[in-house]
Amino acid sequence: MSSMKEAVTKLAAAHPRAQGAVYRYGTAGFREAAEVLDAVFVRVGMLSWVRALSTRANVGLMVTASHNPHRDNGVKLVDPDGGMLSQSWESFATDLCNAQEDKVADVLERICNEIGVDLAAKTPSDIHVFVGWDTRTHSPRLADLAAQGIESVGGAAERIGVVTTPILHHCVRSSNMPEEAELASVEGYRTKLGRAFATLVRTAKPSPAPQLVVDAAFGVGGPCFEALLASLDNEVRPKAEIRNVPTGEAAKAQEEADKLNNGVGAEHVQKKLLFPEQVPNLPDERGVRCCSFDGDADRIVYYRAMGESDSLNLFDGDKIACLYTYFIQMQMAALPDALTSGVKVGCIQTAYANGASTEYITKKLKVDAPRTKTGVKHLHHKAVEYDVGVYFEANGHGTVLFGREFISRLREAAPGLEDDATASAAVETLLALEQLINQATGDAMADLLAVEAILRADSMSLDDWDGFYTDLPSRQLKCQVADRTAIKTSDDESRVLEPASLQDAIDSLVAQYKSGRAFARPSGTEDAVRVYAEADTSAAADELATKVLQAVFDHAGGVGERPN
Ligand SMILES: CC(=O)N[C@H]1[C@@H](OP(=O)(O)O)O[C@H](CO)[C@@H](O)[C@@H]1O
Ligand SMILES: [Mg+2]
Repeated sequence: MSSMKEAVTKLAAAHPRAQGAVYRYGTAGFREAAEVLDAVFVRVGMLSWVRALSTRANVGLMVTASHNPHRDNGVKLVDPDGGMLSQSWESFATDLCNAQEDKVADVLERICNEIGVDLAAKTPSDIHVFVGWDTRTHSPRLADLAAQGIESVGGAAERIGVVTTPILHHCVRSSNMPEEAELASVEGYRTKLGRAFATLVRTAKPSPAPQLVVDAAFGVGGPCFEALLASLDNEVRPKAEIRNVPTGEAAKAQEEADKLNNGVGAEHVQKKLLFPEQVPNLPDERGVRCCSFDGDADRIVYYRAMGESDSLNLFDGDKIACLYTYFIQMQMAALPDALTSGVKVGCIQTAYANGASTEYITKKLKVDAPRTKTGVKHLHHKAVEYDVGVYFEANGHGTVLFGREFISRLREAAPGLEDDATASAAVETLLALEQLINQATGDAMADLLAVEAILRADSMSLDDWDGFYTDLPSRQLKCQVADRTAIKTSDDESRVLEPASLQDAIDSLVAQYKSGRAFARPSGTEDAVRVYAEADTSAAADELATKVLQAVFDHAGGVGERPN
């Protein structure tokens, strides 16, 4: 047996799979209770190095379970372009993680043979796997297991420490681009965002920065955003106060771990339509703009408390997407035809997008709004078909991808536009947006700065932004069933194909509600079936959602108490 094979087998045996566990590659990678993940981490560590070798480039591995409770952890694998692991590799990851301990080396060999990688060949010295982790108490240990997996197959792990998921994506992407390689670090990330943000703010009419309260969900976004804010020039720094930040003190570790994503964070606000703890402090902060990150800071939603009843006025991912699309279209309109001819702008959504947002994008802005399956990997793949591809999930996960060709066109045209101040400013703005908005993945911190910069540049108030359109009332619920994988949906997830009786039930419920729309799909990140419903009033949306949830429970083997 070769020494590498021996090392792999030894490591796999030292960190066996949990008894009875079947690991599934979900919407964003593996995600389970932290204590059953040891085997997954050593194995995905190995696989990440094979991916690096097969692409001859740096890749990344992030330890996080994002918006899940603290008991869970997970892994997100990042490809050389900064995107999520190619879907064609997901089955390799699944096979490797579910292999018997003494078969791990064989499965790895089979994968290597299939893709033409020779693990025994001389190790290239210039590539590595970036490993980052969030603030969960078990994350450093799992990151270490991943690094051991990488090293067991002769690979190099570059530990970048406690970072948000988007910082890790940034490092991977930049490190593989010669012109950006010097920015492939946490400091480089801050430098890049700081520069672009300052450019955008300086082109705006001077106005005092509005008060902003940030809920960091007791996740990794707290310390990372504090550091980013501190690195910005005084002159442009947003007046942001960050709350729900873990202190990092050992004595408070458990207490703060319990608070992670618990009654705080983007998921709580967007799904439950409730304010998080501490944000805003009412009644003093009535009307103040607030935003929430999720646990690994790749999502953001804005909101404020409105009126005497302090109701929640939400600016979700759809509204952020509309703000971006509106602002980009405005810059496009200021460019000479030669620069925009043939340029395609699109705004990609999922079935969770509020119907009113889709109508605003297609009818008001006259921009394409195709829909894909849930999960940013699907949105991302569609967005690259456009020269400017805005994509967002309603939950606040999204970004804007600028095509290389369009950016080169803008860069080349810039010097010749000096006599046309409007066009020149629009080019500068678009180029700065491309630098600020994460080109690899949704990024709460980058999106916060981009939203703030756009609102300032366009002298827009929250009322103006809110007035783009009024959300159709909607409600999201979830329940557990015996086997959620038994539920099969159509490609865009808007219809259940199996069990057929469930879709029949949903159809007949939807027909009873004005402007009704509803669908159910198995979650890829939680052991739950999710239900979404829209109708003409909040009460009707709530009722429709509940009835559809009951239908799921009845037709798909609900467990526990029937929802009512
Ligand atoms: C309705 C919803 O918000 N679903 C989320 C959630 O996926 P599910 O497959 O629905 O659990 O987590 C994903 C990863 O963070 C995110 O991409 C997606 O939008
Ligand atoms: Mg997340």
